Amino acid sequence: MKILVSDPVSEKGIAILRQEHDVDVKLKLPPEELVALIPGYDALVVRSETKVTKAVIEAADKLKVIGRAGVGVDNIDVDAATKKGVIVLNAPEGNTMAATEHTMAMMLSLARNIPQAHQSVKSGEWQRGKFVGVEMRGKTLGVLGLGRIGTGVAKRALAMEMKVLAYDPFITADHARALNIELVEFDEVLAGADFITMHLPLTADTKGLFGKETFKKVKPGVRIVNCARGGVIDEAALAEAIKDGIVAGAAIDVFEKEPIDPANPLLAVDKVVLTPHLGASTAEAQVGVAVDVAEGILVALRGEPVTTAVNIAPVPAHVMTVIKPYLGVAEKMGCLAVHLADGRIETVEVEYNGQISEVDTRMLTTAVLKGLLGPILQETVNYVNAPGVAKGRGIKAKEIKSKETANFANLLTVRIRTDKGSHMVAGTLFGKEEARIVMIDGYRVDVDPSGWLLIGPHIDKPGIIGKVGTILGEHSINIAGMQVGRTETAGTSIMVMTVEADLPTPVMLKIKAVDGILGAKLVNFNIG
Ligand SMILES: NC(=O)C1=CN([C@@H]2O[C@H](COP(=O)(O)OP(=O)(O)OC[C@H]3O[C@@H](n4cnc5c(N)ncnc54)[C@H](O)[C@@H]3O)[C@@H](O)[C@H]2O)C=CC1
Ligand SMILES: O=C(O)C(=O)COP(=O)(O)O
Repeated sequence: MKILVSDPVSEKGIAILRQEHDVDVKLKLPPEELVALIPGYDALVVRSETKVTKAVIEAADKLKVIGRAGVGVDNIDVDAATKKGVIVLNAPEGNTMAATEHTMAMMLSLARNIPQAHQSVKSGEWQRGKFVGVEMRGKTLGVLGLGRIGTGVAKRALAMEMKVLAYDPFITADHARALNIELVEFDEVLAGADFITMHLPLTADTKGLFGKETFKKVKPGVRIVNCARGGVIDEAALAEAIKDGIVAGAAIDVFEKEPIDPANPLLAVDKVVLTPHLGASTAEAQVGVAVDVAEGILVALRGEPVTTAVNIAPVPAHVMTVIKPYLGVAEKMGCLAVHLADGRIETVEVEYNGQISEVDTRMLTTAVLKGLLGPILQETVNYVNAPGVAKGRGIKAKEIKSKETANFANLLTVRIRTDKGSHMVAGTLFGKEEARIVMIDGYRVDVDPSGWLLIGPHIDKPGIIGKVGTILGEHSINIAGMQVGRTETAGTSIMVMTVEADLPTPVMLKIKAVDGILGAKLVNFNIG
């Protein structure tokens, strides 16, 4: 497969990609050139410079995965990627320390006017009185966003004998308490902090979080550090607040427009320390993110579940160990169920029995939906977009869970309701990985879901199976396996035949016309 790398990424990561695929490195591509090139690629690797817009994603007919060698994915239209079934994954941990240390460097530079003093000495001056700074010890640091980097910064601030307040509505008070940090409301950070540092993603909620009105609530003389994303602070409002003396200074690594706009108002104020988005720029971080993203891309291109995908519900490693063996059978059950359906599917219910019911099974339910929607839609349906595609088609998916199980250690049952009736399929694993369908529409069976399966419910009387066999023989179609399933109540049975080729429509029509056959379905399990 072909991979395009469009931002500077460490050779160590590229070498990993080259072990399995062809890699082209093309940097600084104009937007229209990226749109023109992308149809030829299966994967795209970026940092923050390439803008992966809707236009790029819509043109990307073969694209399966976008890998971000870093954290922030605000330069990628993740919604467009999700709709198209393109996995977006990042490398969330490789540059945490780099960004944490850069934040500390920026904070100290700001407190002690280091860049300005450096420039002054370089220009031949010796002005000791002009650059008197402030101490960090004893000051209050407000951390906005107590994630990986925010936590790293908070720990270092505590070591410098600062008091730390943090605002992050998505973490628990326990997490903060364990760190000796007080979790407070946004306005309390504003009112109490001598230094404020941002460590939030740029989202619809955080865009412009720090605007004109916010500066009215800060402690006068506050110093502001932003090594997260430019859009979180309104740059004009910040420049104004510095000029008005409300803010004593700011250290900024990230900007609304990058490379920085020459008209950026921050360039016109003195009390600022600016770096060109250097937070992740250490030798160690660049190797770390490149290796992590390359490994993620290889997993994605193999069609295996990715743990660092940002547009699939994250699955912790211990849960993945339990559910991964069942992903294949779940998908095949979805595929079988949709072939049984006659009408418009309204609901899909997946029941989990046994120990598997004790873990988060959403990814398995997604696998069922993927198997169910794949055969009926033109568009790519995968782990990324299957829940959204189902919802968009008005299909309600639901899970039922019970630890109780009769005959199998773990049993999955898919029930679908259409506007014309209901169908069910139950499946499990024999041993560690042998997929088995053990029930179809109430008939007990023991079927390996692979290849082509001919399913024929019929009246339980002699001669019917023989007639179907004869039709297949007449068309030189080999039967690789066959069994008859029965229900508790006699009267009807189901024949399930594994055939070695696709059955043309005339053959299917002949089979359906056999006296006593109650409908015949052909399921193709050769799903990608
Ligand atoms: N300057 C640079 O080169 C780098 C910048 N970054 C940026 O730093 C930021 C933080 O990165 P990480 O700590 O790795 O991410 P993270 O995901 O570990 O932490 C982000 C935190 O922000 C919190 N958050 C989200 N929305 C919020 C809201 N509306 N209000 C308050 N808190 C909110 C989350 O709960 C989470 O705890 C990201 O924007 C990332 O892009 C990351 C690496 C390098
Ligand atoms: O990882 C992040 O979010 C960063 O901001 C780093 O950006 P970069 O990879 O250096 O362009």
